Amino acid sequence: MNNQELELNIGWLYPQLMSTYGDRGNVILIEKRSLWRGYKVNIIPLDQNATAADICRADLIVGGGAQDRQQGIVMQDLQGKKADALRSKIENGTPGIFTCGSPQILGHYYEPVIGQRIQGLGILDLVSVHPGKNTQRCIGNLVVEVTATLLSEDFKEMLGGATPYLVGFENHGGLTKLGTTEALGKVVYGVGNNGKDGTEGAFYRNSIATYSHGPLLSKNPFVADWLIQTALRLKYEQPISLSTLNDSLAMKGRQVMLERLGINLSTPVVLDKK
Ligand SMILES: NC(=O)CC[C@H](N)C(=O)O
Repeated sequence: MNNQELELNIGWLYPQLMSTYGDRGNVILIEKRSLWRGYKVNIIPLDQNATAADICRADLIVGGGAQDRQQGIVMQDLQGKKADALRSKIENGTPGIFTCGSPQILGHYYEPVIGQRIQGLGILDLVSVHPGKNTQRCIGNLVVEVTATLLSEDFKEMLGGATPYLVGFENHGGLTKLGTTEALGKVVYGVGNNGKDGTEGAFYRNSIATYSHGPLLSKNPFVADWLIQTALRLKYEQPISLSTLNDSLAMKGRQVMLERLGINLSTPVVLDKK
């Protein structure tokens, strides 16, 4: 198949309600990197007007950060057939990138700073709790070494054998505790899931969950390519490989951030979250 025949449907969870932290950039990154290679791209808003059938059409799912109140509104809508459709997509390996508020709603529950516990979808075995209004939000740069088995192998290969670090920016009040779901990685700089156990994010089937905004994919374009490639391989059942793009600017951006943070990558700096 030539590239012009390939089509990628990006399902974007609640673009209006879950775009507080600039994660729409992840959608733009995936769209552009696909278009530059000649693929056709459709962006499907998976909002309150969407049906379960719309969710089923998605080859790749993006979910951004949100505020507590919006997460409650989303969860009122994401019920029944829509919840089932999203669950089966994720379980069947549709790749996804879910940031901050999105993983909180994919877990068992999120306890916001004010108001009642928001019941999640329970797809990821994790719980998130806001420790109260007198606690400091976790805001700052976040550097993570990817340790999730399959991902770290794939990323290493994409990075020519280098250790796979993700460079991003966190901004959350809630803290997350993982159950059986594998962590995305270990914190090299920042708070991550909870500032205690050194874990950050989660990886389940082909879904990446993270506290990292940025948007994440701008400083880590290989993650965007992994998502696109995984989506196309699954859809077309062919060993599709993506052509290389010039990412020198993004890679320079990563380097600048690491230097600015004075990160010696052999010494993790987990910021303790009390
Ligand atoms: N950045 C976010 O998505 C924030 C999520 C959540 N409302 C929290 O503060 O923990």
